[in-house]
Amino acid sequence: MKYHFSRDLCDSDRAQLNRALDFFNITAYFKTVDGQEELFGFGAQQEADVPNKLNGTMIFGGYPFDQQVVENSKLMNGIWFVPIIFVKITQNIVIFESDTVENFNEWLTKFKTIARSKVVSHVITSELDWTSRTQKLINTIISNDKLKKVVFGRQHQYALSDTLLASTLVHALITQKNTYHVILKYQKEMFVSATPERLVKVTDGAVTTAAVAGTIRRGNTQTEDKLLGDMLLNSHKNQQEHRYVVNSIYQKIQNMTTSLNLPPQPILLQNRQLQHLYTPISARLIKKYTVLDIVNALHPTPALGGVPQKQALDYIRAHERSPRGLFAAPIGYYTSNNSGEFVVGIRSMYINHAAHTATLFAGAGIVSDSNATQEYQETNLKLEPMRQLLKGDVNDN
Ligand SMILES: C=C(O[C@H]1C=CC=C(C(=O)O)[C@@H]1O)C(=O)O
Repeated sequence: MKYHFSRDLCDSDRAQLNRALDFFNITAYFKTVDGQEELFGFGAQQEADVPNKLNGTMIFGGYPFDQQVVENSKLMNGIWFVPIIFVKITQNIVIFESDTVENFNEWLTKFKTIARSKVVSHVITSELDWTSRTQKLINTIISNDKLKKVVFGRQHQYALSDTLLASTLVHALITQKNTYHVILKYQKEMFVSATPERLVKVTDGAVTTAAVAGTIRRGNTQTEDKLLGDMLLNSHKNQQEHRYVVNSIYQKIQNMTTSLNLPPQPILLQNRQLQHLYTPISARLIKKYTVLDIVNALHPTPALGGVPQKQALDYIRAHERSPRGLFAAPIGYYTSNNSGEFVVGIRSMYINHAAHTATLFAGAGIVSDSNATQEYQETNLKLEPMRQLLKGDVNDN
């Protein structure tokens, strides 16, 4: 971009940058799981429904989960844009780039006021029959010798009393530790995620991805937490669910990479409500491939779709109540020098301010020895991060 500027981060910068997210029609916010990088995209100098129509040094966006169309939505069917202003915070430095805005400090002063939206919500639809439909799925997997795993999703919709500001949500996301914080906003639509799951990161040819699948709740005490973690590590059902993901990632990227490194056993990945089985995977990208080639090859992993992929996706399309849109889909950014990072949009919600609704999403990996009631409870916990955001729960614990 034409104008570059960087300086030490000031105390007020974050609040002002968050507030600037409210003022543009198209924005993106992406905070890495370790909190080391925060990226902001403000306004679109180019936008498209697919990334290959765009040309820019920095591109934000998301693909939809599959070809199913979400009615009355632009955002949920995939949106990509080259920002007018790109800002990155890393190691207490703020970096600014733009083709049209010359003076960062002057620009930032426009976003002085702190506004907090307090929005009241109540449930309008929830899938009360999800457990019985999941039992049917378990029976199908048992009796079908092809279908092994399906990640079965549910949607839970709230009516909103008012507009939820992106700045309020970014602030509230602070409570969701050890997760990425992602917001994509398009006009009156917003997609928000506190996902623990990176799909892929590429920097200087180094590829890092991970299998995240197999879940148990956090304990109320340290002892209980450790006990639950050990139960998860020793659970045959969860190990099986996890192994499908590891094997699939391996198969999907082995021809696009070299030096593929895959630990033999998963470890635990813990966030506020849940612990998961987690296998970090690294490799070197073969030069002719791009970040998006890897994204397209990996998506959907069996942590979001299932095994075998085609049969699982057919099942999801036929039996989930509504199309997923950006739920469980790749969202992130990439640059013209073939770096980038994509996460999967889980622990997420879709806000439609034209309809005054927020739709929360959760899914669970169903295999032959799943228990439908336990999976329902697991999805309740997976809805919890976004429920807390809706409640305006910003207590740091
Ligand atoms: C589909 C979701 O989680 C996936 C990612 C991690 C663990 C999962 C599981 O244990 O079922 C799911 O595969 C969700 O959170 O909505």
